[in-house]
Amino acid sequence: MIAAGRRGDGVAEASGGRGRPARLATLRRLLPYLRPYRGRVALAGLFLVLASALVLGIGQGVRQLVDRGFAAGDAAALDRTTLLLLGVVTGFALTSATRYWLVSWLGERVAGDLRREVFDHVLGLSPAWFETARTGDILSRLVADVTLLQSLIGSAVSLGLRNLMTGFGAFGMLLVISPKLAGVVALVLPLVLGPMVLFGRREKRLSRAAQDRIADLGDQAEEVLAGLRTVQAFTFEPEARARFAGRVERSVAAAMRRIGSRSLFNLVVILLGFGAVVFGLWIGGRDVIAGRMTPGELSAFVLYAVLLASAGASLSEVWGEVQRAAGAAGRVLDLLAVRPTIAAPPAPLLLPGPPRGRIAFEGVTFAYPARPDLPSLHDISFAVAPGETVALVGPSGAGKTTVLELLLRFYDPQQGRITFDGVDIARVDPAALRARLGLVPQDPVIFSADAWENIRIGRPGASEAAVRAAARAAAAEGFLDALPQGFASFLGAKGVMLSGGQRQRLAIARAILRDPAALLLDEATSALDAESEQLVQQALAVAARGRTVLVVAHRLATVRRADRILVLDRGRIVASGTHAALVREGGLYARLAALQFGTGTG
Ligand SMILES: Nc1ncnc2c1ncn2[C@@H]1O[C@H](COP(=O)(O)OP(=O)(O)OP(=O)(O)O)[C@@H](O)[C@H]1O
Repeated sequence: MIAAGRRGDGVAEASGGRGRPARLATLRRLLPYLRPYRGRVALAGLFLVLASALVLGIGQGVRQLVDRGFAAGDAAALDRTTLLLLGVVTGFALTSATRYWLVSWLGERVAGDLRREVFDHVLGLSPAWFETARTGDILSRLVADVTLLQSLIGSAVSLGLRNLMTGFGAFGMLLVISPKLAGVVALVLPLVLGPMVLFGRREKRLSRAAQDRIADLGDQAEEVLAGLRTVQAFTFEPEARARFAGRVERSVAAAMRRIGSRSLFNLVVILLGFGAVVFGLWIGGRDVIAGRMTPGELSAFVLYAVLLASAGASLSEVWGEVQRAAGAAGRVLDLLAVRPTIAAPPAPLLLPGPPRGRIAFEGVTFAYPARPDLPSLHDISFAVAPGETVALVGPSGAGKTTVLELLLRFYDPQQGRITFDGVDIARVDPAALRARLGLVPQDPVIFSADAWENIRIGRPGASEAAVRAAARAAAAEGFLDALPQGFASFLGAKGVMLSGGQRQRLAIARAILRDPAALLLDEATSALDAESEQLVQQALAVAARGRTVLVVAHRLATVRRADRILVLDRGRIVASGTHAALVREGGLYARLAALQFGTGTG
């Protein structure tokens, strides 16, 4: 368990290292994701080569067109070479478009596969891991990092390869046309590209800073909007506005820095880029005048030089993208490498059938991974017979919820063992164990779906009649039917449309639909009005029929109905018995009962 926490930490650390230069070798770990699409990868490679060859062919076409057509004044030759050039251009367009389609397809496909795999994987990780992992971090890996990988596979790699090919090809062509001019280009090119690359990096850094500021803005706004009622209730608006305004100014300032740099970048690019072309034309023009070169060769030359320069520029850009993608790949793959600590053993035992709902804790000691030196449960032992209702009672923080969490096997105890229907739960598949348990949590989660779907979480695929019967048993049918579209009403994000008591009854309906051998109830601490309270109690009484119930009790009605009460204090069982007996005994329970239930007499 504790190791699980550390493992989680390791991943969180890895995500903290965003600025660290990523190891490119990480990208190799992505290859398995391309393997299923080998055929398309090969096809994309083929079209990549074809497109590069054809773009180089355009230069040759231009050369023919100028020399045979224009310069020679031969109209027929002009027609012919124009047609030829058109053919080459069409071929280039077709192959480029096909290549684009193929690689983008690969990018999307692989990104989709990765997203699904990451999500599937994360759902299987144990709660201990989530204690140290931040949800925002997981989401950013799922969305932002995978998007980087998508653009790597879907564009950067092919852009890089294409530019490498056209770059080398163009330089080869330059050498063929005029070794002297090619030499000049080789000298001038770094002078042009160097400053462009430097500026580009600076620009990227500034633009990332500006985006971070915008993200800050979003975070700030989201927090304030989510807590709008609190903000308004405390008339905190002026303060919230001022804080937001401060962030806005910072984001504008960051954007201004980027704009300044971008303007300078444009100046440099245009000046150096076009300047170099003019320079090349001037030198080449002198060669043409001196008869050392044909006008067509000069045209082709300029075209190849521009191709070479743009290949160089985009290679530097692609390089940055590849590095960022390597970082993203590391973060995504690290997440996939986290092994769930709560998993089915290699040879899981089967729970005996039919389900009985017998529960036993045997000498269980447990500390949460976040606080390994402070056990929440000390040497707890108790047994619950099939059909029995046992209430857990104790002061806040006594460890009542923890008992339920261990039984659900969200965590494994450090000492002792827990059995269900006589089998150690650490030796069965957690899914098989949980299939026999129905949980009604303290603060039930309502998903943004309609009532049908929300209750069917208890048993996916259950018929409408079964859902309705469960709702009826949980005293939820009435209020659900009274909603505008009845059971088909959308319950709103997190169930904001329902009252606390209604949410609980819906959660009870879910548990009833599941028809588990044992029901685990974590009673809400918040007070319900008398009518809700009575309806919830009635629903619980129905739900408890014929099953084992382990209930964290906060209400008098619940403890009275329980066959037995276990009194927990600071992680230990300090007393057990019926409500009447425990009250008679005096001690912690009598005090608690007096305080909590407003009764000291039973
Ligand atoms: N995830 C966690 N990490 C570390 N400590 C935890 C965690 N969850 C609970 N604890 C601690 O374990 C102890 C028992 O908590 P538990 O939630 O079981 O108490 P409880 O009896 O259910 O309390 P309440 O009635 O207030 O819900 C408390 O001291 C609590 O602070």
